[in-house]
Amino acid sequence: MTNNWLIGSNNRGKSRDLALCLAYYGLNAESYLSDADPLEFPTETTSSYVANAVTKAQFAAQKLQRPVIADDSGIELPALPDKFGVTTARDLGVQTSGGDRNAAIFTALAKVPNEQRQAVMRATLALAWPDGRTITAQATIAGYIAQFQIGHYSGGFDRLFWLPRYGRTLAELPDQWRLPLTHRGQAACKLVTQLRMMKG
Ligand SMILES: O=c1[nH]c(=O)c2ncn([C@@H]3O[C@H](COP(=O)(O)OP(=O)(O)OP(=O)(O)O)[C@@H](O)[C@H]3O)c2[nH]1
Repeated sequence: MTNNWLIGSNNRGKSRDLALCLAYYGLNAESYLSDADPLEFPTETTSSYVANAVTKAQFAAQKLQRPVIADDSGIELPALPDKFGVTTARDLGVQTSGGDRNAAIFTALAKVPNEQRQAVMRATLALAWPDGRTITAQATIAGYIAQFQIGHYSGGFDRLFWLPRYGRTLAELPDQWRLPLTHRGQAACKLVTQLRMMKG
């Protein structure tokens, strides 16, 4: 496939992870920041991952005049239905760094019984072309919030996101296991499949 896909995100950790996920399915993409000044993306909605991802992708595709893939993602905790989800970044504080974001999740769950520590991570990807055409893909991964952070293969929420089937956190799984399992990896698979179907 062509090499001209750009990732439209100001979050470097997310951009790295998304590039790995897309590469796993054969699509080479790089952060738009490797060749452009940071963009100020439009303010996100509080209700729709799809609308947020589409807005970011279309905005960047227009500005950069290149096809752009954007991601809106979040963590959903059924025990705390009014927190996180589509407003994860804002609930955690955009300026909060990775380790502190994870600490904030532990704090939020401090009074929740162990058997209610279920969690879902959701990723929505949008690929927009400069002429306005756009496709989207969404996927989730279900697991539990661990009692402590562990694992070094990846960072962020992966270090606290525990998968009962594997008895490990996502960050304890090497990329060849982790990428096809994660919300972002599965969404990347769906997006690349759609793209291949469009190209015949
Ligand atoms: O370690 C993580 N693994 C994940 O899978 C994940 N999904 C969501 N998050 C958190 O939620 C915000 C998303 O917000 P978000 O999608 O609006 O992106 P963002 O604002 O960071 O960057 P941009 O892409 O909009 O420029 C991020 O900042 C993170 O704090 C994640 N953290």
